[in-house]
Amino acid sequence: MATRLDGKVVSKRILSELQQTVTGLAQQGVTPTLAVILVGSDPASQVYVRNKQRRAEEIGVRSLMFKLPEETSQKTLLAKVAELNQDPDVDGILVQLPLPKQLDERVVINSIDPDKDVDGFSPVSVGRLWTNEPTVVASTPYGIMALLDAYQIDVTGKRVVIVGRSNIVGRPLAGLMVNHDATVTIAHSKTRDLKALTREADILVVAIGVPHFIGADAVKPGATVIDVGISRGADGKLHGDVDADAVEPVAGALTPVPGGVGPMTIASLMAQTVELAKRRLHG
Ligand SMILES: Nc1nc(=O)c2c([nH]1)NC[C@@H]1CN(c3ccc(C(=O)N[C@@H](CCC(=O)O)C(=O)O)cc3)C=[N+]21
Repeated sequence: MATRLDGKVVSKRILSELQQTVTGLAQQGVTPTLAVILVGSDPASQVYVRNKQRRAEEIGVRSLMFKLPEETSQKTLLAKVAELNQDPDVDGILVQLPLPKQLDERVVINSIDPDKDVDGFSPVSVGRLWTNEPTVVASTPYGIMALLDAYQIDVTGKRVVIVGRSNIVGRPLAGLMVNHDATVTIAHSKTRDLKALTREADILVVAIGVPHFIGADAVKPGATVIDVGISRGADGKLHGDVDADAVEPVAGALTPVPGGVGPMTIASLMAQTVELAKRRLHG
């Protein structure tokens, strides 16, 4: 049976360490501050935003929430970002994705000051990631690396297959994995003979948003399987991209959904908000 990679437990540990750091910062007059802009009402985003505010409050990070209506114009959104860019009390800015279709995601992300880009989505941050310079990285990939680290799963020299090439998970995770000396393949909807490929993975990461896409026959015995998917089924329950019941007897380790990558994402966002806040003291 696969070891359960418990993101809930590990994220709690990380958050309580962060709480200490935040207390220290507060004594020096700095309250780490995260500004979140949520446009419209994407259901996944709402779960995320709710959990994020709860965690921020627990550890003493100030979270400013800006809910804008579905029909918000590009101009209004850019003005909001510009205002937060200028605000010296704001350390990190996060624009919740996806955005409604009248808004150009690329233009909006590019308008965030790269020094406040807590998601690591700006071209500057992405460039730094791929040249292996210190930078903020997208919180889901960062959280995945932290979870593997907590279970002492070393990626050095391992074959890592990432299914999904999104800007928020697949691509940045590939960069991080390469920086940690893994051998990485990114697979996607056009990949031929996907199953043969995923069966070669020592570490298989699935981030496509298709419930139960990965079955036991797509997994090498003993492999570590990271399930980034999170879809709400007709039954109201959350489902991952991995058929956990089928894969559990085959895999060496597996992240549950919920309670795996999700909580790690939030802890990582907090960690990076705190890192950005530290710059106020140390430049
Ligand atoms: N700019 C931006 N950055 C993101 O990182 C980002 C985003 N936009 N848009 C939406 C997706 C989705 N996402 C989640 C993170 C954590 C949970 C989470 O906390 N999940 C928990 C709880 C789920 C529950 O109980 O409902 C779990 O998996 O255990 C969910 C979803 C981040 N995203």
